Amino acid sequence: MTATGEAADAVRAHVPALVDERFASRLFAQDATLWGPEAESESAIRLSWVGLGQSSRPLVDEVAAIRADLGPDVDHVVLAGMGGSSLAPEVICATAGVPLTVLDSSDPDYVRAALGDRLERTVLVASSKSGGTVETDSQRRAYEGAFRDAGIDPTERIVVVTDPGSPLEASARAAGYRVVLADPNVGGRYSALTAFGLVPSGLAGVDIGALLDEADSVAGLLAEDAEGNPALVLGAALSGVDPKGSTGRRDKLALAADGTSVVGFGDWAEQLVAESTGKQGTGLLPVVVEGPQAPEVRWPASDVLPVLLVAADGDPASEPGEGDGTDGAAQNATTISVGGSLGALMLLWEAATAVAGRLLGINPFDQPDVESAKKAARGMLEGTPETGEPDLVDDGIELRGTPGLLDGVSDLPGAVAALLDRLEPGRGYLAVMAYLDRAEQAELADVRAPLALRTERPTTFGWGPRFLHSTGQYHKGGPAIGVYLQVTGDPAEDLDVPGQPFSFGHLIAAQAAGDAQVLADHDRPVLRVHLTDRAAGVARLREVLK
Ligand SMILES: O=P(O)(O)OC[C@H]1O[C@](O)(CO)[C@@H](O)[C@@H]1O
Repeated sequence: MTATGEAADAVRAHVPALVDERFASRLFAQDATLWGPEAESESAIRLSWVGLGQSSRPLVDEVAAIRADLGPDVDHVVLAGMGGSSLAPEVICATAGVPLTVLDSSDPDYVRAALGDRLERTVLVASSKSGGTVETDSQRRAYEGAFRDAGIDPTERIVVVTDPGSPLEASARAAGYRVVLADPNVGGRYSALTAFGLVPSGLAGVDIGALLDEADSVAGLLAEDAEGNPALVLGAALSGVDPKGSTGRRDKLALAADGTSVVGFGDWAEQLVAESTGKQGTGLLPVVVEGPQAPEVRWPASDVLPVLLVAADGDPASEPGEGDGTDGAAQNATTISVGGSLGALMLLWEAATAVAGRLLGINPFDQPDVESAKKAARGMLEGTPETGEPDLVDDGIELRGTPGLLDGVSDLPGAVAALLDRLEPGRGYLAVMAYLDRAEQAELADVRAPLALRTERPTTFGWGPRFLHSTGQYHKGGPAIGVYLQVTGDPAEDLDVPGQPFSFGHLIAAQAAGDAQVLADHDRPVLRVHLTDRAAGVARLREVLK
């Protein structure tokens, strides 16, 4: 990997001390004291990921046996899981070119579409480390009902992945489902090479043994107390860049695929980095962008660090970006380029994130602020309070803002302008959070780059509630510099959650309202845009957000 400019300065500033304190060898020896006494109890049960290249080997045969047992006619793998329970299989399968339906949404239209897709050929993998994630539980319930309605024995078609002793292990065994237990000493966002990453991927057809080999091929290198250790270099480059004379560190990472054969790596690294570091008012915000031409890469602001994901078989020239001197990369000359096989990259970034936690002075293994949004959502579910009247309605689009945001505003463009005006120059970021059907309304994601250009600020786009398990922790526990555009919409048709007093429509609305409330409680500006007609609303929103 290559670090240039201020990222190279950060490497020179921090790596020697990490070598002196033997951080790498102690990390791979699972030394729980590396992040201080307050983090020790959590770290002590969150470090097994360093050895998964070896310890996960039995899963290769275990998954092959399940695959054989399912038979060749069951060739549609659906994965119900959130955050660390689905993001890795999504990247693993996309990179291997094998199909996997990732069901990490509570949107009724999205769930209904999955249920209606090849059910007779479907195996559902229901993955949840805690067993208590409401989205995953609801998705599993929906599949149980659909299998039964189709005369299919759910015990033949549901595989549960969970931690030993979780409530889900007990209920799944009682229901007669296949259960694969995961290593409990690995946190969700570090669990790519545990059963959470390997069971759905292996069932979908990925050579998971080869993936473990890729991780194994670098484990020794990453454990070395040496200045060339890529984990020390990447960790220091990511978290150690305090730009000279600026208002703060380069704490937004513009993740851009620039030649890598890995598909969607940024979506996985986003949770790993944001949920590990975004706490105690600090942290690093991954901004997953379209590629090296994205605004955050071409004209990086002083608080943005371009991270180029390059081809595995070679680094780009170590010189700053090409160009005639007019594009930002050349002028800025602070970039990171990193390449490798997927298995190697996953272990590298996990180790680098552990290094970043050390340099940022935080515990990279807990997620203290996630619970607040889950609790708010539960309260909204139990109470099912109708969201108050909109502040204003513009052509079927309901607008609601945090106190004062929409004073004097009379339409959607005005509301958007009012929100963007709250962005702190040189520091702020904009988060677009779309609680919609990411297949049917996929085109809404196109607003990300135009908004970054318009605001000249890092702009993230996430599908709700999926992002709640990725950048959600950072939004609440990280620096208070975000402004939030939340988009919700009436579904084409609601969908009951079997055995629950709420529907998927209620659930996703409660999750959106709960998250907006928690952000407002953190005094963050939030604009809630509700589309009573999704298609027309998305079209209008795209126009306005350009
Ligand atoms: O695997 P579980 O327990 O369902 O949790 C899913 C995700 O939710 C979180 O606990 C909170 O976002 C993540 O850390 C985790 O990956």
